[in-house]
Amino acid sequence: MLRIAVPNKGSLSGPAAEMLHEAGYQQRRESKELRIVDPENEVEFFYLRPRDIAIYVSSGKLDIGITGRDLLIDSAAKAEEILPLGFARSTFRYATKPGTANGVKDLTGMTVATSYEGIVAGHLADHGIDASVVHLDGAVETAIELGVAEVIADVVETGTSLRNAGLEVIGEPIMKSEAVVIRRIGAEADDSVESKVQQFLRRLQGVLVARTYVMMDYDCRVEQLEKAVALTPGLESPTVSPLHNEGWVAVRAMVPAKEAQRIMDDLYDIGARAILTTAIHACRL
Ligand SMILES: Nc1ncnc2c1ncn2[C@@H]1O[C@H](COP(=O)(O)OP(=O)(O)OP(=O)(O)O)[C@@H](O)[C@H]1O
Ligand SMILES: O=P(O)(O)OC[C@H]1O[C@H](OP(=O)(O)OP(=O)(O)O)[C@H](O)[C@@H]1O
Ligand SMILES: [Mg+2]
Repeated sequence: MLRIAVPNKGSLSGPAAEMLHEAGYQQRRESKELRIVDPENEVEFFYLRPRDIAIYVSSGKLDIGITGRDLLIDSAAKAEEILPLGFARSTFRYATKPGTANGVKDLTGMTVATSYEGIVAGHLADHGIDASVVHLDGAVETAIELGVAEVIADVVETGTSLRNAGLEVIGEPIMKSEAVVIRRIGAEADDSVESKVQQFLRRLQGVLVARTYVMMDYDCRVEQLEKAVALTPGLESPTVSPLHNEGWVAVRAMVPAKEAQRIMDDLYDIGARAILTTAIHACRL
């Protein structure tokens, strides 16, 4: 039975459960359930605080987990990222009232409020800056107004929270984060666990591909085939089938969903017709 840590609350928990569901795993029915067994897939899910997940995984009690890259780094736990998941994307940044500082070099002697002390202390040390760090559990944007700190370091997605507090980002982002699958560093390769981990990763990769690609079908004249295939090279190579009408072929290839409309226009311009896209629901590459 593969033992997997899943976020129980916060920004990571909904999208993580949705992705696991799309990958064919049973998920809990109500938010108070602490663990569930999915016997068909031989997996047990433990619903834990996102911040604690790297600690459980690094201890070896759980095989893998889903958490944020920022939380993994902040924890300094002996666990490593093995698959980025593309949701809960954010940057981690310093912010101040306008006119306080322009970058990390100006922070000497100041107090920085954050929920991510590990990341901030490491970043200040890397830049040789002697500043104090005060830990707050959340809503750190208010710390400056209330005089607890001159600077904050926090997760920024849209920037709305900063704007609402009258703050602006300073300097370069400290890091970029997103949800990731993590595993203990140096986990010894027990064959049965290893093959289950690989199967789990293939399933999630299948969801990522199904979310980012669409299947495109079209007909084109044989003379235009090379140009058309250059527009839709597919992942391996497109499928080309003869049509009953001589001189025409049908082409099928996966294309990035974001580029689908532009590719359809370009195909139309070189004479392709009956151009269709269909959603991919599941996939193994
Ligand atoms: N607004 C956001 N957009 C994207 N990711 C976010 C956002 N806020 C937090 N995260 C990510 O969520 C993870 C933190 O999860 P955690 O549950 O501790 O905080 P939270 O999502 O802010 O929830 P809570 O409501 O408990 O504060 C981190 O990986 C962080 O980067
Ligand atoms: O740039 P934005 O789109 O505004 O998102 C960033 C905000 O979202 C999170 O806060 P959350 O609402 O989870 O509250 P918290 O500070 O108590 O964690 C994070 O800590 C920032 O405050
Ligand atoms: Mg939060």
